[in-house]
Amino acid sequence: MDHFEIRDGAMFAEDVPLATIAEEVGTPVYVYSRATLERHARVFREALSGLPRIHIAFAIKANPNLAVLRVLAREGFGGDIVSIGEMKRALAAGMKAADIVFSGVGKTRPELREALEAGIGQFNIELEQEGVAIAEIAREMGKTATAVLRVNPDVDAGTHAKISTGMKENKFGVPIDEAPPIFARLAALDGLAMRGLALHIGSQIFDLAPIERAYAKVGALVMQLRAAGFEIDRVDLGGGLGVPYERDKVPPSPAVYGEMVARVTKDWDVTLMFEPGRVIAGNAGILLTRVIWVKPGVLRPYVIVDAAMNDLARPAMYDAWHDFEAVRPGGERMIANIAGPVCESGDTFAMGRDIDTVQAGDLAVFRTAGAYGATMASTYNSRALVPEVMVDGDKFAIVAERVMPEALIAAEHVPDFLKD
Ligand SMILES: Cc1ncc(COP(=O)(O)O)c(C=O)c1O
Ligand SMILES: N[C@@H](CCCC[NH3+])C(=O)O
Repeated sequence: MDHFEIRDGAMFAEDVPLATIAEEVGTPVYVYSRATLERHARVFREALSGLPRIHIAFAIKANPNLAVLRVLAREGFGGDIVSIGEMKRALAAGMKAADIVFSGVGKTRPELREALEAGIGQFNIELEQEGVAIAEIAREMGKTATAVLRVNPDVDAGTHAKISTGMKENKFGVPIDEAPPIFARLAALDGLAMRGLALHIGSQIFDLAPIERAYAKVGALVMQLRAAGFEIDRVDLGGGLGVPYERDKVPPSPAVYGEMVARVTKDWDVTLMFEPGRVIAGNAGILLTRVIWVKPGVLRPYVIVDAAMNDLARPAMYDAWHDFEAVRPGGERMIANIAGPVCESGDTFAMGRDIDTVQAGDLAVFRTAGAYGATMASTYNSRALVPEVMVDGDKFAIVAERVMPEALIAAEHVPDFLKD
């Protein structure tokens, strides 16, 4: 459920008409619902309430907007970061350093140092050399880094190849079979406190069976490491739960996921950590756009909207589906292609889609755009960077400004040797 609904013939975000936002902020613009974010955070936490000890770290890559992170910090969420930029955002939004976990396969030494300086709670080590580097830097700083080893369980998550992360050919984690000796070598290093394991097998997952298989493999490894004398007090189970981009394709609910986790982990006796991204933010946002033209096409018309692949990259990158709906639906339907203004044939949101009939000038939305939307935006074709708005009841605020071409040009320089 979200808070983007038709009332008296036109779509609202909570109690704000989308037409008002379009008028005041312009289009394209992302619109987030605070109430939806809070609801998702609470539903997720509630789904895990049967577990003895948990920590939830929002996957900041899904939506790093400061206002979004602030909402989640107030809900008690920490953050899962993959860069120092994300760490700065998490801290700026009020997340505690101790509640931050640092994932990612290419953390640089300066980044590791900065994260240690900030006192982040946990490093998720993705390869042995990284663990050695963390230990070295921590020793130089007179600190001990708390860490877990990310394992690659070699399980096919059954999702899009580009967002699958837990198969042996993927770049993430150490192969699970090689984990025990690597863990032992890292645990022997001064400066590093090896406390457990982590995994994350992919994103937009609809089938819990592969997740369960992967968790079971990690559970066996927990027991094996304990038997070898290591103290294991936490396992980071990652994120990955899918969201319904298409109304009739419904993923497992957080509650069903929570039941599975409780069943698989009942004997682990650890703090369980979670890194949800999409399931929290996806349906808390829409991309509001205006139809520029309805262009007659050879087979069917092209609805050309003012949002493009640079604003919402998912359809171009993964052939992803985002529902498209008129803000003021008239009841008529049309079959059309939907495309943006960017000069690439790939700047197409949908082909041959059954949609509300729209005309030039009409407002429309792409739904389920709150995760991996604005954060993946670019300024390709020298388009402005798309702005973001958050709605709270009958109020709304611009939470990220539209970055105009003038500002982008001002950040570039023509060197002296070209000035004559
Ligand atoms: C390590 C890690 N944790 C968490 C996530 C969040 O995933 P999702 O948005 O699917 O919940 C990702 C992205 O897939 C990730 O790479
Ligand atoms: N960007 C991807 C998800 C990547 C997940 C990151 N590990 C998407 O939009 O679906």
